[in-house]
Amino acid sequence: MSPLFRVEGLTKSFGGLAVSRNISLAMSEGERLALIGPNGAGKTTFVNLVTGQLRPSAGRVVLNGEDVTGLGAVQRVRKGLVRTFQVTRLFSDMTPEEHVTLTVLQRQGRASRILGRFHGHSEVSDEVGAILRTLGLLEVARRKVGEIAYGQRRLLEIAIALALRPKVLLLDEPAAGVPAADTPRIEQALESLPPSLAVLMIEHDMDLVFRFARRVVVLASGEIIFEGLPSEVAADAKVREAYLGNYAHARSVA
Ligand SMILES: Nc1ncnc2c1ncn2[C@@H]1O[C@H](COP(=O)(O)OP(=O)(O)OP(=O)(O)O)[C@@H](O)[C@H]1O
Repeated sequence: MSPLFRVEGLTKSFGGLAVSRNISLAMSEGERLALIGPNGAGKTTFVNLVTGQLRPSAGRVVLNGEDVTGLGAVQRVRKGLVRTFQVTRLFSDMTPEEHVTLTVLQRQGRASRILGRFHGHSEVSDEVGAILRTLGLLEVARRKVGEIAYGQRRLLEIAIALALRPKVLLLDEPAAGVPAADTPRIEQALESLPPSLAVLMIEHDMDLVFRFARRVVVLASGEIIFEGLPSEVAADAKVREAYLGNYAHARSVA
C-alpha cells in the first residue's frame, strides 16, 4: 500500500548551516509517530519544511501521491497537511467555542459573513461540539481563553487543527510548558484523536512519547539516525551518543 504522506530527500541550509540533511520519511493512515532529538537537531525546521512555512533547498513533500512541494502553507492546509505550533497563538478574549466555530466556517469559506454572530451557527455547532468533546474542552467551551488553564489552551490549538479536517497532523511539542499534573489530560486527548488521522508529534517528554508513539524517528544534526520501535530507541548506540554528546556540550558551555 502506498503511504498517505512522504518526504524524499528533504534538505535545508541556513547560510553555511545544514539544518535538514536528506531526510526521507513515510507515514501511513492512522500512524502515530514521534520525532525526537536533542535541542537544535532540526525538528521544528523539518515541520516547517513539511507544512510550507519554509522552502527546502532540495527534496519533495508528497501527500496522497501529489507533490505539494511547490504549494504554500495555506494550500497545504487545504490539502490536509495541518500543524500546531510550539507557542500558542490564540485570542485571549475569545472562547474555545468561538475559535473552533470560526475555523470550521473558515474551512467552509464562510468566515467573513459571520463575525459577531458565533452562537447562531447550528449547522456547524454539532461539529464544533464534537471537536471540543474530543479534546475534553466542552466544559470551558464558553469561557474566555485568557481564563482557561495553559494545558487547555494547548488542547484548543489541537482542536483548531482538527477543525481544518487534517489527513496528517503535526504537533510541535503539545505538552511543552504544561504543568506535570495536567499532562495526563493532553495524553488522554491525544488518544482520542480520530484513528485514521496520521499524527507526527515532536515532544521532549519521553513518557508521553513512549505512551503515544508506535514508531519513533530520531533526528540529530539534521539527519535521521534512528527509525524504529519505541522499545528499541533507548538502547541504540547512535541515539545514546547523540543525546550524550548534546548533554556533554550543554555542560561544557554552562
Ligand atoms: N531561520 C533560521 N535561520 C538560521 N538558523 C536557523 C533558523 N531556524 C533554525 N535555525 C537553526 O537550525 C538549527 C535547528 O533548529 P530547530 O529549531 O529546527 O531545532 P529543534 O530540533 O526544533 O530544536 P528544539 O528542540 O530546541 O526546539 C538550530 O541550530 C537553529 O539555530
